[in-house]
Amino acid sequence: MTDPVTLDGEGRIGEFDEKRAEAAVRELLIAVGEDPDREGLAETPARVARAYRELLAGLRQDPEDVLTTTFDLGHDEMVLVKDIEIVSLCEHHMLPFHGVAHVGYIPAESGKITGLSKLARLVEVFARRLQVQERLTTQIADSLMRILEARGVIVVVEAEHMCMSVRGIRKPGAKTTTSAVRGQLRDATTRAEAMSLILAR
Ligand SMILES: Nc1nc2c(ncn2[C@@H]2O[C@H](COP(=O)(O)OP(=O)(O)OP(=O)(O)O)[C@@H](O)[C@H]2O)c(=O)[nH]1
Ligand SMILES: [Zn+2]
Repeated sequence: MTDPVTLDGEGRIGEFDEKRAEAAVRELLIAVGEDPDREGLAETPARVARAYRELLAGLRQDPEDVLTTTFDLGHDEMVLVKDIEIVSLCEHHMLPFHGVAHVGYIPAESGKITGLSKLARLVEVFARRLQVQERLTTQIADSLMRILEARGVIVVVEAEHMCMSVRGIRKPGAKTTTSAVRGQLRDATTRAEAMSLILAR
């Protein structure tokens, strides 16, 4: 079976069709037994469509465009940004999962360093897509390695999945931790140092 969605190498798709999204939400309201024409729901399809446009904005963003600002600071040791808040949508239920990402990298030999906010922007590019937590974690790590030519990367994501807390197994508070470690950060000592910085409160 062919994939009906055209994905590029970074898992992006084409334009957001707001009218189609609105029509689909209207259908869903009918399907759940609601009256989409009652006063309170009249604007709901348009609101929901806008909400999804925002929540899935990363589908139309390129990580290369985020990591364009680079400086040569001659700093060749780890840079770590902790507690970057994330909200993403799980691709199984289209319900949010939310938590924090910690992103660290060892810059390239050339000293290619990016702005700190750009690490958070990069996280956003991948979080604002339909995701599973493992792929979100991997994509952040792999794009840092590739685009910054980093010598090492560590990404740890801790999140609570609404599909586990408000429905199904209903275990609010259960947290999932995923990590991706690349390059020199795979070395046991460097990795342990990074993990202790990440876990320090
Ligand atoms: N590995 C992984 N699993 C996820 C993620 N988000 C949601 N899931 C899981 O995806 C699975 C989908 O399982 P299914 O059995 O197909 O769906 P379901 O009947 O709704 O499953 P339950 O949630 O157990 O009720 C569930 O176990 C979810 O907890 C994620 O980011 N990573
Ligand atoms: Zn889910």
